[in-house]
Amino acid sequence: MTVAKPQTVFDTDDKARVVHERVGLWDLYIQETAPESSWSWPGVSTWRRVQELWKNFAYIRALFTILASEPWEFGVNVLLMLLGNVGFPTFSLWLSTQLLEVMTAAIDNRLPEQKWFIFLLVCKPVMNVLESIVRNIHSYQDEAVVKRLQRYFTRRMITARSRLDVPTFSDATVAGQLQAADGEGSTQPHEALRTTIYYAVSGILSLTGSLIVLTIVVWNNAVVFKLVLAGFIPPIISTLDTLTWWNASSSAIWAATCKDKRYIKWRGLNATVLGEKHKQEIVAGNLDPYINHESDRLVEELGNNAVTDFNRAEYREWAWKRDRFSFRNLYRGFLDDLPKLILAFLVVNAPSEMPLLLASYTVIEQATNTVISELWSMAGLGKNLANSLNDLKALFEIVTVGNKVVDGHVPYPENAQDTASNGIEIEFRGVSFKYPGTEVYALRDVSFTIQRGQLAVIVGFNGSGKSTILKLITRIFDPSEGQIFIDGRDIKTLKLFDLRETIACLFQDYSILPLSIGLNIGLGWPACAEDGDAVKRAAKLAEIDFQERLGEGFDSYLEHPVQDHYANLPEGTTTIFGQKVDFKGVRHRMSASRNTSLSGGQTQKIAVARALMRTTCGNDHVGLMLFDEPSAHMDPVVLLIRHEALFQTLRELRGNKTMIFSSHRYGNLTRHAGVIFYMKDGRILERGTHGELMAAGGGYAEMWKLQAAAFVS
Ligand SMILES: Nc1ncnc2c1ncn2[C@@H]1O[C@H](COP(=O)(O)OP(=O)(O)OP(=O)(O)O)[C@@H](O)[C@H]1O
Repeated sequence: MTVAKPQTVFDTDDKARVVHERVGLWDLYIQETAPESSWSWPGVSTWRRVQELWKNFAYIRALFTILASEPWEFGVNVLLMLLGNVGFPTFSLWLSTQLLEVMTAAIDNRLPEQKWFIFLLVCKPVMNVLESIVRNIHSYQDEAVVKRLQRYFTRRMITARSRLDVPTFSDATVAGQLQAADGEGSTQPHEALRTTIYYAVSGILSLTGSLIVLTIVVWNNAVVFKLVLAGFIPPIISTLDTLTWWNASSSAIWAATCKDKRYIKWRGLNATVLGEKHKQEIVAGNLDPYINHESDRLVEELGNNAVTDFNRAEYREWAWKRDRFSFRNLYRGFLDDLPKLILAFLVVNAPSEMPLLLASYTVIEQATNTVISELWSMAGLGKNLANSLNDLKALFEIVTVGNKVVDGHVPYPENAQDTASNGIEIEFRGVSFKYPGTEVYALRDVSFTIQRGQLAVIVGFNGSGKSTILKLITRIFDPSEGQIFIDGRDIKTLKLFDLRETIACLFQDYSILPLSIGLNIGLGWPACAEDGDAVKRAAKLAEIDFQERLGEGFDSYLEHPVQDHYANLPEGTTTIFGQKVDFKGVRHRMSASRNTSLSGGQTQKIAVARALMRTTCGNDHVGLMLFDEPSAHMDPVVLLIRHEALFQTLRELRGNKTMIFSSHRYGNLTRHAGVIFYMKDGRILERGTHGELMAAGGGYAEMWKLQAAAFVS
């Protein structure tokens, strides 16, 4: 018996449910979540969608609760919108009907009332002017509402992003959800939804208004009635037709992949030249000719496919185009001309009515145009509403996405003072680990115990798994197999925040945050982040001596999150806002870099200072110090000196706390170690003290001798 796959699984190999299409270089897989017949009665699919929207109504309500938290601003906003979009246009249409009546009277040789006629002649243009004034005020006032929403949701996205752990953040599904919550390009989902709802409300009202006005016009005139009907048939047919398929694309699950090596390479070249990040490599490595030559070749080969990144926006565009070119659209052109044909028919059949018919036609055209555009935009709105509501849902739900590293519930430690004074015990029991998305074990069946207060040093080749051990202790990731115990308790049961508060850690792949240098250090212990003296102390311990040379000392930024912009500066300008601008001639919309440059070693000192900040300010909490040797960017001799100095500082600071040092060096550090683990290919091959391992004469002893010999020579 075969077991049916759950509906929630999206399996690109499931040919029964998933359609595969080739779009340029991309493989697109689509699965309709609610498969619909190719044709359904007008409105049926719309009704289904309305039901679905109703289920998600909570998100719309949440959005409007936020809007209504400033009742005055919101009230005025809605009022102006209704006046501009509904009030004035409907009134203007009514004035047109009154003009029509005046004309009908004139045709019948009845004299129109003079004052009324003059009033109509003046009022019509005045209304148009007023309408545009109100619309302008609305667009100005609307900006404040837009910004308020934006403020709220930007803040929410910070929460959403900051709370996600590493494996969850890099998960493709969560990345997609974040992308949806961010919105494509310029329009964020909350804004898209708000405007869609505004359009829908004003659409319904102005449609009702136009219909009422038209009913008044046709009430007493059968010929005009036929004309009105003729004017309405095309938009109604088109709209009903649209309503039968508009939701097809929005209800699909889809995925697109591109395996074309040329395209991937071309995108890689694009990313390489984007921003400053790789500029040094490009310049120093003379990569410019290669990049340009390869780009030319690839663009030539790829043609327009070179610019098709099949993201969510592209998918929407593609789905829209697919629908647009359906055969149903073909007869719409014919429908557009139908009213004129019927007018001709009516005139030929009743020539005496011709003046009235012609006059009515103008008014009816004005009314039907409103109705057509409202119906059309409402048909489209359904689709927009569905799309932006889905995105808004993603935006609201992103803060509830479950992290892959699940929080524990047991407070830790029981006795903070004891932990800070005597350290933490760590035990790995049969731990194996594969990084998400990889099939190779970074750690295999690793077991060890590090006693409280012990200094453990992990040595081994590149890629042997040293850093991975530290990442598992901090629960950046959880083991794929096996268990880790902290002071005898399963690490997964401990509260994550508590656990991490007891650990001072310097990762090898640290990063400098786009914040001031001082804050980068201070955030080692967030409670003291703004404490200038504490920051200076940590900086001094990390031998930072370059702050005076930076423009703004510890307030300088390595990667300034806000760049200055300028345009049309006169030729010869060399600095602006205190920053150098390097250009000749007039440039537009440029950005002056406010970044500060530091050497690799200097940058590392900031990361070291951050870790030391945690050890100094958080001394009463920290029981474990993890140091992943920051070796990159330094020449070996400087590294050795720095390494010894850092080690000395750490030994002084640590007191009796447990310390784990991951290193490539075999020297003073390993000589002092309580236990050394010698690793290769994700396994611990040897363990013991320096004396024991030297006596054993294995891999460790060999490497130690090699390094000693290299250093002496
Ligand atoms: N984020 C990651 N995703 C996938 N694989 C990873 C990731 N980080 C490390 N690896 C792989 O896991 C293995 C162990 O890496 P790890 O960084 O623990 O080694 P290491 O001993 O610290 O190396 P080094 O001495 O170069 O710092 C390596 O094969 C590495 O390629």
